[in-house]
Amino acid sequence: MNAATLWQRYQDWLYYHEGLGFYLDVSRISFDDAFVAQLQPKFEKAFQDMAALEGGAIANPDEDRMVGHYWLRNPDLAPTPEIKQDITQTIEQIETFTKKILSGAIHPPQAPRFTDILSIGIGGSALGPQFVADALAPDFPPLGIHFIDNSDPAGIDRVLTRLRNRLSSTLVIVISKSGGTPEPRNGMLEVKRVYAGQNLDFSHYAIAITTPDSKLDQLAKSEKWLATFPMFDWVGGRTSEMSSVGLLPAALQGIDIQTMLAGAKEMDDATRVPDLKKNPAALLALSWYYAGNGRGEKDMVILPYKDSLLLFSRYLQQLVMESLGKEKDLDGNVVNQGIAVYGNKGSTDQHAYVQQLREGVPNFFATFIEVLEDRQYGSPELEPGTTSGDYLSGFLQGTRQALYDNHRDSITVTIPQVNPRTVGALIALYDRAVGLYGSLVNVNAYHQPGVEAGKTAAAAVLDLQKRILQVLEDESRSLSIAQLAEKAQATDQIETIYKILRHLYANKRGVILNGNVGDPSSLTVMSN
Ligand SMILES: O=P(O)(O)OC[C@H]1O[C@H](O)[C@H](O)[C@@H](O)[C@@H]1O
Repeated sequence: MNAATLWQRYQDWLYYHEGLGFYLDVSRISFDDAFVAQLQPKFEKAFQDMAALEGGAIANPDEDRMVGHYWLRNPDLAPTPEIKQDITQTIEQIETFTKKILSGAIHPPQAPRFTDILSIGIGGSALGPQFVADALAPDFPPLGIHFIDNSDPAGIDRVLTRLRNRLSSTLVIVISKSGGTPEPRNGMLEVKRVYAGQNLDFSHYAIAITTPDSKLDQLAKSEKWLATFPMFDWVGGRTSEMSSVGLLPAALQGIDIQTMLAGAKEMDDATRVPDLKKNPAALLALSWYYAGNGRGEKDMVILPYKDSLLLFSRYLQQLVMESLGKEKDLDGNVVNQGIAVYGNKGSTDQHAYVQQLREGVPNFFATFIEVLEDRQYGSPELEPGTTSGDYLSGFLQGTRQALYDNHRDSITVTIPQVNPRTVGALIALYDRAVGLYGSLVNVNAYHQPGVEAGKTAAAAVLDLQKRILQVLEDESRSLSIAQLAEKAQATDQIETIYKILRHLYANKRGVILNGNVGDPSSLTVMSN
């Protein structure tokens, strides 16, 4: 395509939203008009599906749930007055609570104010708050935030050691929609012990965000924690940033949550338009579909040229991959759908993996995220007429061009600034694009049945560990691993047994291994 034709294509497909100052450029995705026309009927259906979902349909049939994250930013859309009230009351509760914490009206027993937040959660109960904190928290927030998002003992130690001297003014927010996920439960129990170790009554520091009446909710109420905030059945974890999950931590860091909600609402309005060319989420879904042949054949590489958006790709990884990565379609056919997502930031990645993007396996399409404003105040010229922001902008354009010249397609999203309005809008944009794409490829984008298999298998490993520890205690003599497996009636689990023993031994957990640890058949084991 020559420069004039390409410039025309750019203008023909450029989407601009005046209120948000938001641009979307899909001109470097190589679809043609025939392809767009061919997808039109699928889009008609996708727009209808989204309208039904927003109207309160059971859009997540397997879990028999409504899908209501759009109502969070426009409670007037909620299908019942009760749901509308739940949303508005929760936001009021968050705002009132935040004011009390920031003013010191609610304060820890031994300090005039809370200084820090320790957020404990995983998946959808961590990724949104982490992304928003990194993107939007002021340089000196009223409360600094820290995260425990894993069951890694060393990771937990690292966070707690850094907070050791401020634990008595640290507010702990335990976030779990289900209230039964093992990782946040473990994190909470460990943190609770450390509070007890410093003679601090955990209940004066702890808050729960969870579904009413979940295990976590019951615990928080029975122990009289400082507060509980509801998470709703009809909000999925990965779309929960605009629920109490994201709003409470954001508000406590001094982030303007009303503006974040307003930005999301504006984008929701724009992405509700049932006209492909006038709907930026539909343009994204179209581009994804074209790039990956409707089967996720190409990975989505997210390249924000702004340090504060670094965690956006990690946030989108869950949103896109947990939503679209499905074995079966809605009719029960095996389709193995999905789109892989990765990325960090530009121009940093230019010096890491962009080499492969330009010249290696052509198995991806890029999404550049451009931020027009370089920094809050003016920039110095590093050489006549050139600032570091000019370099960053040039690197973005240059990489886009270099990829295109080598037949690597890309999308460019442009926002005026990173602020609560644009971050809200970006989250809403991708929420809707994923919903529309899910409909195009006919999958349920709102459940995650594949996650269960790993959880069930992990629970079985922990059960097996208990059994073998019992056998070792009962035997009180050395056994080979094969003998141990036989006695535990788990000969089909011998490899797992070897790995459990190796882990217990490394942590001095009451087993002694003799022999060559690299040669499982030589090993004998006994309890000590
Ligand atoms: O918020 P929770 O109920 O603790 O869930 C946390 C996460 O864990 C699960 O395994 C799901 O796959 C995620 O979608 C969810 O966000």
